[in-house]
Parts: sequence; structure tokens; C-alpha cells
Amino acid sequence: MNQHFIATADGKPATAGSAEDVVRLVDLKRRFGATAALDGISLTVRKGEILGIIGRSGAGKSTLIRCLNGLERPDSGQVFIEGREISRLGERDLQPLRRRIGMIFQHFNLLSAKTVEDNVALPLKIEGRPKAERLARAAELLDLVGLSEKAKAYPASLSGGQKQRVGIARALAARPALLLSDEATSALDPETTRSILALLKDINRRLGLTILLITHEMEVIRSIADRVAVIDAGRIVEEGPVWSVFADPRSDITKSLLGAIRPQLPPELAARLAPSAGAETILRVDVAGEVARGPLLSDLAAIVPGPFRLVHGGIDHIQQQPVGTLFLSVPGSDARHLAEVITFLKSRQARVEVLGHVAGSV
Ligand SMILES: Nc1ncnc2c1ncn2[C@@H]1O[C@H](COP(=O)(O)OP(=O)(O)OP(=O)(O)O)[C@@H](O)[C@H]1O
Repeated sequence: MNQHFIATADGKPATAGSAEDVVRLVDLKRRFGATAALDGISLTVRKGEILGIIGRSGAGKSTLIRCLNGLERPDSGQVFIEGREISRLGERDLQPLRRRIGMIFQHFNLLSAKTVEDNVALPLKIEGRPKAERLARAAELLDLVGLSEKAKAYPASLSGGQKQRVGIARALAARPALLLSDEATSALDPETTRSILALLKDINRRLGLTILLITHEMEVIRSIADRVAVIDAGRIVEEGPVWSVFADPRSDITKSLLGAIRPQLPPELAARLAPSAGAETILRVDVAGEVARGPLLSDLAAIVPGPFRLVHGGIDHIQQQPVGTLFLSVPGSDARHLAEVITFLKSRQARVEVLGHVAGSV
């Protein structure tokens, strides 16, 4: 497993148990016949953080969720929810612990015959709370998700985004320790997805709510997660702060999941790249953190004599950290100049890749 860096305040490894861990999975394994759906997953979700788990179809995400809420028993390993081991508990002992996890789903799972406020209050009804308390809590939550005026409406009259807001309100009704989001924006259009993600981030900040996001979309991770774990064939293949994983993806799976949202050369320029030496060499230069804040290109110009040009790219921000990709063209056939440019950039902690060469001018 590639660990980017572990951002615990106390310097403990991420898998060490602590009172701040809402969820802790230890070497979780689950097989179905010849398939290892979970093949030794160890992971923590710390109080107040948003952890994203991303993987392709079949990676093991659903099995992981089922182990978390006690619907599936792992073959081996342990699942701790707020410090309590749940993987061997019976159904009766599981019930109260399950209520510590609020869930939102891709298809919302609202009850169509019940009003919005009754849907939101349902977890409290199951807990046997008095009606006045249920309605007061539903009103409070509908206000939180911006849907107070829809309290008496039925789900069929709501848009997808509104239905998911109701789903979020319902998930929070019993004041869970963890909100588990299972592909909650996968059925929504991009604009509605953004508004739901903004709502989740807002709730995370305002209430300190811990969120575990399961998704196959990197854009979701990028928008709101603090940390990401990439899962493939039942294993965590990469884990770290989101900006760090985006800036420096190590595994092929991560690179492929990042795919379209990683900056690329414009297609017309990419089509002209050839592997053998041409008039210009095109470099991909990935930078993050301090180096992306600094005067990298003006220092390059000042310290390494000879031409270069910025042909594409820029600096973005993920979790307030600058993360960027610059595509540079180094003209001429002077191999020594090219080597000096690359050596300088690497000396500044940039990652440099020779993409190819272009005949004529870019
Ligand atoms: N009940 C089951 N019986 C047999 N095989 C199963 C069962 N549940 C899961 N699997 C297999 O385990 C692997 C992981 O499946 P899982 O559903 O956890 O993946 P996933 O990441 O949730 O996929 P998706 O995104 O498509 O839902 C897959 O190869 C799947 O076929």
C-alpha cells in the first residue's frame, strides 16, 4: 500500500486505534467462493473527517458497507464502531449500533406513501420517540437542508436533489455518529450533485459530522473529502490526504480513476507527439504544495540558461493546497539543456515526465 503521508495530529499511524476513530476496520477479509471481495482492509474514519472510499465496480465497496452496518459478517478481521467491535454481535445487539450510522443512497429509498416530514422522522418513530419530539426534530432538519416548505409534500412531487436532501435529513434524525453515503450523488445531474456535496460539506463543518463517502467518481472525492482510500480487488491500493493523492497518484488504478479530471495536453497537441526526438520536447510537470506556491518558472528562467515555453496548464486548489500541472515545451536539439531543465525542476520537488517530441513549432 502506498501511504502518501499520514496527517494525524499526534503522529500516530492511521490504523492505530484512538478515541477519535468513529470507524476502525482491522484486516477485514470476506470471500465469496474464489473471489476475495475484501482482502485485508484496514482503515479508520476519524471523528469529524470526510473519508472517501473510491473504487471501480466490483472493487468491494458494497461488501465493505455491509460489513460496516452488520449486514455481512467478515470471514476474519474486526469492525469497530465508536470503539465497539461489531462483527461478532447478534442481531439484537447490532440494532442500537446500526442506529449510530445514518445512510444515504443513490436512489434515496424514501417511502412514497409518507410525507417528507414523516420520512425524516421515521428513524425516531422506530426508536419509539414521542410524536411532538419527532416533528420538532424533522422541522429542525428540514430547515437544515433547506426544505422546510416541503414538510407536507410527498416524495413523488420532489426533484432528485430535493429527495436526496430529505434522505440526508432522515439519515441525521437519530443523531448518528457517522453518515455513510453510498453513491448518493450518482443518480444526480452535475449541478444538483454540486449542491448536495456543498450541503454535506456544510453539515460536516457546522455539526462536525463524520462522513464516509463511497463513490466511483473522483470528482466527488475532490469536492469534499479530506482523505481518500482507493480500493481495488478488495485491497486498499492507495491512501492519503486528497490533495496529496491527486497531486501524486501512485497506483495505476488511481491514475485511471483520476483519468479525465487530471489535466491533459490539448488533444490537437497530444496527437502530434512522437516518441523520437523532434524540434521541441514536451514535458509534463506536476507540482503541489510549497513548490506550486513558489516562483518555479521564473527561477527556471533565471537559473537555467536557454529557452522553454509554457504551452498549457495551470494551478488549481484542492483542500486549500495548490496542485497543478504545467506542460512545458523545450525547443531545440540540445540534449544537455533539456537535461538541465529536468534536473532543475526535479530539484524543486516537481515531478517531470517527458511526454514526447513535436516536429516544427508547437
Ligand atoms: N453475495 C455474493 N456472492 C458472490 N459474489 C459476491 C457477492 N457479493 C459480492 N460478490 C463479489 O465480490 C466482489 C466485490 O463486490 P462488491 O459488490 O462489494 O463490489 P462494489 O465495489 O460494490 O461494486 P459496484 O460498484 O459494482 O457495486 C465482486 O467480484 C462481486 O462479484
